[in-house]
Amino acid sequence: MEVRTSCRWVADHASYVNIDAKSIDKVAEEMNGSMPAVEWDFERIHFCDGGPLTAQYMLVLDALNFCFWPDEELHYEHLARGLRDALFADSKAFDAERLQKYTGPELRQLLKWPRRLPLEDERARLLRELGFVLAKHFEGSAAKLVEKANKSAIELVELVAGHFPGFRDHTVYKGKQVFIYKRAQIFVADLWGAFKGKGLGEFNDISSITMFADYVVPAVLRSWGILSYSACLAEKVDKSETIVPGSEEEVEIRACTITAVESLKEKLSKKCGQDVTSVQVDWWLWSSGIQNLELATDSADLSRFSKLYEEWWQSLVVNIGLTPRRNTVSVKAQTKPAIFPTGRSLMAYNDYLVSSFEMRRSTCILQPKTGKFW
Ligand SMILES: Nc1nc2c(c(CN[C@H]3C=C[C@H](O)[C@@H]3O)cn2[C@@H]2O[C@H](COP(=O)(O)O)[C@@H](O)[C@H]2O)c(=O)[nH]1
Repeated sequence: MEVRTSCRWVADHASYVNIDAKSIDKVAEEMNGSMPAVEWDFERIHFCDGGPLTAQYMLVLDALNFCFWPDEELHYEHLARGLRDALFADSKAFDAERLQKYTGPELRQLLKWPRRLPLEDERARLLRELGFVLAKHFEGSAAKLVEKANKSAIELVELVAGHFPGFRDHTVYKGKQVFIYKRAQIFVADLWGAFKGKGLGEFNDISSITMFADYVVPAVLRSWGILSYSACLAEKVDKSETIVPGSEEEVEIRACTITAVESLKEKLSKKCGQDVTSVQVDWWLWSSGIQNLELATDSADLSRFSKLYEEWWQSLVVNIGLTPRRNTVSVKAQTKPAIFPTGRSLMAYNDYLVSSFEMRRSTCILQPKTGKFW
């Protein structure tokens, strides 16, 4: 696909970002032939009724799935949950006619966010565009759009990028067109996850899409030594300075992340003895990133890492009243977490392996070791 090849080209010509093949080998080696299979919606925050409204929700969600900063309290989960609750309250909230009318303040109100959203007016504009195009070409229905792709992930990415300018995530780098398509691809993966690969989520070529070039996964890869930045770029990132959209630095970070995940996926497939998809690797990296970013970015400082980890672990143990969810069990006894030098962590609890945890809320999700891991 064009995303994979054009990003490879950027990685080969990059000036600010480097991919370290040895670190990729090391991470694949440490996974020891198994890798946590992160479940879609592991946080239980999405709307999912198994029907066309879920496709409508996903398209709205992914139209807005970007830039949750500089508001330090706003995260992806607020968007996913806010839109879900809005649908619970009014199942017609995402009808194409309604989408065409949203203003920034109305979107904020819909999400029950107490202050202005980042890029609020642009977000509302994207919603209106979504409603207009859906009404004009797809009888107002995201499900109809999905059906037009004939169970092809690539076809759906192309349909989405072709019809909705707001999803057209491509740019020009050193005179060459580069395709990233983060949100168009995430939409496909979300459908695949929500419908468990069936019905509106059935795609015969799901392995064709790449990871979704956001700002969480590169931070994880950098903390593991897979990505490294030139001194000037490293300084900007470390000082949280804005990297200009479309700049060589930004394109290199995104394209090198995609290319590095492709290499990691290939290594993991060999080690695991079966095909690993970029979506699986993405969900694994992204979930470790959002749950562990503070640790991950500081993983060079192992002692600080261990201390933070220990504090988190203690708070988890103290906080035994975990909300019971599917695949979630209370922690009654503890097993010390294994800390890998790369900053990743896996913990075992009897026959369960902690596949994901949420530092902010001191909760964790435990999945049976058998069947869910490979
Ligand atoms: N690579 C990648 N990036 C992803 C997601 C998702 C959510 N996907 C859902 C689907 C399956 C899972 O169960 C997830 O719940 C969001 N993002 C990006 O992260 C950033 C948000 O960060 P913070 O500001 O800390 O909330 C922002 O750029 C957002 O666009 C993903 O899956 N992969």
